[in-house]
Amino acid sequence: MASNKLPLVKPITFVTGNAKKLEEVKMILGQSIPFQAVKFDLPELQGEPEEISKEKARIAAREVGGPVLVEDTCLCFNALKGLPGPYVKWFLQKTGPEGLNNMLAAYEDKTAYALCIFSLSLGPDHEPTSFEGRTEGKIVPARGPNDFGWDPVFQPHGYNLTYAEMPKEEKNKISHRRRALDKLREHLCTQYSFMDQP
Ligand SMILES: O=c1[nH]c(=O)c2ncn([C@@H]3O[C@H](COP(=O)(O)OP(=O)(O)OP(=O)(O)O)[C@@H](O)[C@H]3O)c2[nH]1
Ligand SMILES: [Mg+2]
Repeated sequence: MASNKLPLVKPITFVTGNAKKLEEVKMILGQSIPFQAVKFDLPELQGEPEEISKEKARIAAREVGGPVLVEDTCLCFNALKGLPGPYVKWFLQKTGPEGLNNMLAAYEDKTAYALCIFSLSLGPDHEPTSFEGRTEGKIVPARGPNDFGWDPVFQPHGYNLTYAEMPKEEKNKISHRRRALDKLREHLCTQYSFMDQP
């Protein structure tokens, strides 16, 4: 019986400048989706998270000239109406994780959510599609190894451990990134068939 799935002839290129993201994406996707990675720090718009992610995908598709996947991650504090959100990278670089925790000192509400938006573009002439994953939690004084971003100050709801204290496999079961990638995988597997790729 003929399949209604669209053939994906070229491999998907995941474009990121962040080695830690790539490590998690590889662990979560395993062999389920064939992709290759390119290290490139894409320029980022200011604005709403989905638009930032989509614009990264448009730029990446023009650079690569084929199917691309990008991701933008936000850490959103409810007391600050969603800030620092997509700008967390710059806050983190200047203040470190402890500075993020201190930002909430004046507020009783320490709740926050981690948000990940992947955007897939099939090429320079295609509009990107986005897949969002969100994990609720709270901001706490830093605990655990300091090897990935704000992991030491984010404690997901229902856990006594920060992301940084959790074994990687545990984080990857409940993370914002995992939730977004589950939606992406479902989309790709129902819509496309992967042709033999080099
Ligand atoms: O503790 C963390 N746990 C995570 O799961 C996580 N995912 C991303 N980040 C950090 O949050 C900022 C997002 O900015 P961001 O999405 O623009 O990433 P980036 O610029 O590093 O890479 P990319 O844009 O080239 O893909 C950057 O500082 C990332 O290091 C995380 N920190
Ligand atoms: Mg970035």
